[in-house]
Amino acid sequence: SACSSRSLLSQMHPMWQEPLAVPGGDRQSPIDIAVPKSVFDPQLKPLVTRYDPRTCQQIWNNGYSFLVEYDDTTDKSTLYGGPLEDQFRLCQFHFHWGENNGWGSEHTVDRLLYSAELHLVHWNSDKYTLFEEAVMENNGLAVIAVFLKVGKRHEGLQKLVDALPAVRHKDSVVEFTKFDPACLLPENMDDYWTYSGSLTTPPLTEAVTWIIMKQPIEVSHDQLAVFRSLLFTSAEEDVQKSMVNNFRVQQPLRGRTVRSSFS
Ligand SMILES: NS(=O)(=O)c1ccc(NC(=O)CN2C(=O)C=CC2=O)cc1
Ligand SMILES: [Zn+2]
Repeated sequence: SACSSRSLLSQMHPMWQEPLAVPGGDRQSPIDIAVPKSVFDPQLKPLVTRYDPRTCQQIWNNGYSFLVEYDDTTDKSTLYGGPLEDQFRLCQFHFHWGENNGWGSEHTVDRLLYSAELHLVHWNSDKYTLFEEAVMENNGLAVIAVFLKVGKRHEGLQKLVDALPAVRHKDSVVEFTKFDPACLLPENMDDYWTYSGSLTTPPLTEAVTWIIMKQPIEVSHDQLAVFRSLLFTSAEEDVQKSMVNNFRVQQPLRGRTVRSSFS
């Protein structure tokens, strides 16, 4: 099954040494979304995203992924509604992908692996003043996850793809402006799953309300191939390692319920 290939993979490409124990450790991410076990919640509200492309600032290769970073010093790019009680500010988005189109997503749907997964990272600006504060708090963060499947070329993504060669190495940064992340959202914004989880890279804090969109977006094979041309390693290192398989192994559900906004 895909699960076994993933565990095989993690032996082949340990993304990073997984810490043995994580604080609490009973709400870790990512997970498989077992659709038959998810619970329809009619009280879940529509998601409201208001993103201002003028808050887009730069792309940064942080050695795990590439982050498109937004100015989060004001409430110009926000998310509220859905399972959320407060308003959240967009601070960055990034992706996780595989070495081929057969796998790459962090979450799976009834064990189905997607080729990549987009994460739009927001923090609770009603309760906290900085991301660094919210990242340590229960439900301080909200991450929208969108699955990527290989198909037709994504016109909106191309501007980002064209900028990636400028951040090939770890720690490189390039100015990147006027990008509207709404172009990466699926048409159907009504159907999503939601559960309480964690960051999937260090510090792995259990601060995240996950909102996983049911409808994937399509990107072309060639666009994903450019993601794989990035490097985990900095320009100084003599062994260059291509940035692929930057997803975390799946974590136990520990009795959590995944709710759906649709029946
Ligand atoms: N993959 S995920 O769960 O969406 C995930 C999302 C976010 C982070 N970490 C950060 O954002 C780290 N970070 C800070 O603490 C301040 C700026 C910054 O980038 C890690 C993982
Ligand atoms: Zn992520």
